[in-house]
Amino acid sequence: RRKNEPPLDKGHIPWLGHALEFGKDAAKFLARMKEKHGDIFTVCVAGHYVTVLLDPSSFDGVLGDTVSFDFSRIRGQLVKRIFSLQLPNSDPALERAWMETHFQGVSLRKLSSSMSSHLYNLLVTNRNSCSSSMWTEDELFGFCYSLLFRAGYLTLFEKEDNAAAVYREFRKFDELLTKLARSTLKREEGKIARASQEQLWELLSPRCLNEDSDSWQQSYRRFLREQGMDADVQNKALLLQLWTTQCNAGPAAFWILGFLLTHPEAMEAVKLEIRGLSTLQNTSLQRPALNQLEAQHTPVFDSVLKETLRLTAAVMINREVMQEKVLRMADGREYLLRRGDRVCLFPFLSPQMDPEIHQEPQMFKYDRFLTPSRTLKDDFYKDGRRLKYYIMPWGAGRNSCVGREFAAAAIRQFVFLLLTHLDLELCHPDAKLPPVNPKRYGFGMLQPDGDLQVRYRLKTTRSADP
Ligand code: HEM
Ligand SMILES: CCCCC[C@H](O)/C=C/[C@@H]1[C@@H](C/C=C\CCCC(=O)O)[C@@H]2C[C@H]1OO2
Repeated sequence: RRKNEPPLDKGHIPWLGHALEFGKDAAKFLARMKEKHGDIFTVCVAGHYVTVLLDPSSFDGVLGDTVSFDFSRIRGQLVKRIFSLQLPNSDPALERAWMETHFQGVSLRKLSSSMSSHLYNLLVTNRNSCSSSMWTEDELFGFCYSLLFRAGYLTLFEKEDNAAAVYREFRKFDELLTKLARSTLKREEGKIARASQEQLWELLSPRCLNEDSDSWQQSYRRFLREQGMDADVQNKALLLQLWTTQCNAGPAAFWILGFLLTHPEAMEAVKLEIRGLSTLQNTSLQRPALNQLEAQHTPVFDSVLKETLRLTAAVMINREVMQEKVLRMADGREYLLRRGDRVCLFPFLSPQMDPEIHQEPQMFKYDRFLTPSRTLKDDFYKDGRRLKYYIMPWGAGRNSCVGREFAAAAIRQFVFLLLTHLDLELCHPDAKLPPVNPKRYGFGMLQPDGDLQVRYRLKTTRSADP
């Protein structure tokens, strides 16, 4: 080590270093390293030297310096590995700008309104048969993922007749995605992943999608064409965007409902808030007008969403060190980072699960982000410093989630519609939430290992009283 470099932990296996432990359960491994070395250390993982930074007060030293820390090569490698996609001459800034305009302002309002109609149709109208007043048993994760996926797909891709087929294929692909990213697929799994990828390219191709619609998907395809990308690259890029836009909302909806069902006082508080919403009350079993719902303050639900994301959003922010760099920490310590190494922020461990920031961090407390006067609580501290980053479910900096308003609105719409129009309960009143699948740390929203059995039926009364 040179002077002032972070403590180094190479592990015992040459080149691989800690790759196996990291892939098995990154949160457990990094918590062990934090215990041993503190809030900054360097580990060897599959040939890379990765400096892990776990002090949120120091994150801006990395996120704010886009010259010394870059994501494009790491992103490019991952995209190639997972989606077999190489974007020739692509301009990430231009693509980011395109995404931003399509997820804000008028576009955002149109998308959100379309999402709301699709959610209503899938959740309420399509169940409006005689048998729908009977209880249906289901697995909550599958139910939420399928619903949010199909509504999201119909909103962005506007293809009615293959949504269910795309969802089935997507789930197969998503199951194998972490192994694709780490190149650890067994031979049989490799075949399944490639077959499902090809099937999805076909389902998303102009042959199967509506060519003359004015959908988000068509507009994105036009953007790629103008960048000089051929039809094959366009199909592959669409699968990447299908995953990016659909992989998080369903799992997030699952965790919210799972926490509400297993924490009756939280469920009661959300239902009480819904009962107070004039739009939902007045419209009885009609679909509530989205813009009216959007305008309403729902501090309890907002706190429940934040608390859920604190416990289950686990993205990793990886950057390549482009030039030798001295990283200055918030408390004045300085560390030398080598060119070619990587830096990794893992906000799930800190700030999100840091006991100095959030008391009893393993517990779901629905009002953690509420002040006594029911406004958003946003003052959280570590080492006496108020934190800018007290949770980071949407990432941060110039790669952060462009769809966050759309996602939060869709999840709120889904939960409110469901609690207003359906009776939903656990099949086994004492059931616990399943544990998380530890292999998914680093890939956005966590997914459960197992599921939660629930039953639901359409409400029979005329008043949509949750
Ligand atoms: C709970 C739901 C969601 C969560 C927690 C979430 C989180 C994230 C995170 C952490 C990133 C990457 C940040 C980084 O690399 O540093 C991201 C990127 C992105 N998200 Fe989301 N997301 C969600 C839902 C959505 C939805 C519904 C959409 C669109 C329909 C969307 C669109 C995108 C896009 C396009 C990017 C790529 C941005 C870029 O590469 O510059 N997200 N999201
Ligand atoms: C998998 C590479 C494509 C990145 C596309 C986009 O920029 C990010 C989308 C995130 C994605 C985050 C998950 C994995 C990134 C791996 C980071 C690493 O360096 O290991 C997922 C969809 C969006 O939120 O969660």
